Amino acid sequence: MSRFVDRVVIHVAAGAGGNGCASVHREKYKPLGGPDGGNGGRGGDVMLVVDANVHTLLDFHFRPHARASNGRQGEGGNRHGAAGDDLELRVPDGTVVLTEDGEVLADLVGHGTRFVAARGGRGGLGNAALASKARKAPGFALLGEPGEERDLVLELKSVADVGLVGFPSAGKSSLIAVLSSARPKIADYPFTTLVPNLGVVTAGETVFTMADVPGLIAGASEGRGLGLDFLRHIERCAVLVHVVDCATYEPGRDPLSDVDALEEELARYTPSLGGDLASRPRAVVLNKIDVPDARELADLVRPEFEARGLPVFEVSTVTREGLRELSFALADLVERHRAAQPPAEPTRVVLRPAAVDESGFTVEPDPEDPDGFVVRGERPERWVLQTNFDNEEAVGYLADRLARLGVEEELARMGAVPGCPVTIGNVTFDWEPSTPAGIAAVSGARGTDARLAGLGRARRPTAAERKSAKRARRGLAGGDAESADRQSAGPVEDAGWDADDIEDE
Ligand SMILES: Nc1nc2c(ncn2[C@@H]2O[C@H](COP(=O)(O)OP(=O)(O)OP(=O)(O)O)[C@@H](O)[C@H]2O)c(=O)[nH]1
Ligand SMILES: [Mg+2]
Repeated sequence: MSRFVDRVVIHVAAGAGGNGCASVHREKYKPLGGPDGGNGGRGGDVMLVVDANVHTLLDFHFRPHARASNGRQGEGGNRHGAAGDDLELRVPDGTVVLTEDGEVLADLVGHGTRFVAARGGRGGLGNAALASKARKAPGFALLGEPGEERDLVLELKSVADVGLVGFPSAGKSSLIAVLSSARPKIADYPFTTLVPNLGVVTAGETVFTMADVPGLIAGASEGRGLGLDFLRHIERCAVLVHVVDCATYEPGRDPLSDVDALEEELARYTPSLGGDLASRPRAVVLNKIDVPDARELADLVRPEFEARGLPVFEVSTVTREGLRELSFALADLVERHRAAQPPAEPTRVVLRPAAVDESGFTVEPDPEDPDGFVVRGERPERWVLQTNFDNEEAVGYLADRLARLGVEEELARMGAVPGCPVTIGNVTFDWEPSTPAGIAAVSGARGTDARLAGLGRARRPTAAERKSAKRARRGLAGGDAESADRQSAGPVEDAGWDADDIEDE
């Protein structure tokens, strides 16, 4: 079965960022130089780029998966890993990008227009970049982040001045063939055209484009025949032309009912890009008048169409009768439409607001675990992805970052108790508060010293825990949580913010 490929679902995967490197500079007489692990390179993006030489989405039908390359790892000697290569997918002019739920992400018009379909993961920082006064030689580096992966729907909507609509075998493709240098497939069986044909027509000074679409039948707006697949192409055409077969012997078919049936489908179709089809200028082409009966029928119905205010053209694509008059009249309609248009906007990329505030996070009870909590937020989730959980120092660094953002405090406020499972991204931890804020809130709430519960577990306290326990002993625990937080986020002790800010650039 042939397939009308103007709608495809593609799976795009950007490259992962390279891991940062943990390395210490070594040299004769200087056995322990500073940390010199370089950063990982960023993963390649997957981009969609409009190419005027591409006319269908057919290639994506055969190869729906696209993956950009990963960033390279950082190396010792402060060598940063190379970035992954971006992958450019060439798409036709007029490609609309949607989510699988039908939300329009971008409407790509104009040669060279680009859209980032999947963004590459950031490279992880090496230990050189993570060093600070407090953490002179970090024994860890950050992992590269995975690249973005998603399924996207691509739909092609022809960008043409004139759109030809009509029942199958009405002669739409024949008309494009005789008016332009396009050579579409023409045959006397229905649905010969599966992909819209685009032709360039010159009439006097005016040059305009004309697209035919696959034949339309009653019920198309509900998906019958090639249905919606073809109606989409009409959306962008400034002028609609009904091509009517005056030589058909099919029962129940005549020029007037053909046009009525198609008008009904057009009226039922709601354009997804706004605007409405009813307001587009229209013309009626009565085709095949080289057949004697057809000419008679055309003469008969012409006054009826004219009474509706529609310009009518009687033509034959075989004898070429009436074609010159038709092309000049269409040129005139197109010129008038162009004059009435505001200067064209080259493209419309729909920017969606970020789902969660980039700096924020939320803490909610875990729907799958009555004791657990789920932390959501762009930064906490990213930080978890950057953490090598086999490295205790790296885990301590993560704990510091989370505490500084206020995650611990919020967990305590929500009623989290030490040891309860906390999920961030795809990782679940046993929560052990490590900051004065977290500990104070928990001990305040339960009337016991939660630090004992936390430290009592068979695990060496992390540097952060020791530091905060010390601070708690100094009496900061009872103070207000914010000021404790501010202190821990001071410029001297903290490389985390700096590192993070570098990445966020
Ligand atoms: N006698 C006559 N036949 C024509 C004329 N125009 C087209 N035809 C014939 O009608 C048949 C269908 O023509 P197409 O141009 O393929 O029709 P279409 O509207 O593109 O059809 P679909 O792509 O299936 O929707 C072909 O056999 C053509 O040769 C005409 O002016 N006179
Ligand atoms: Mg055709």
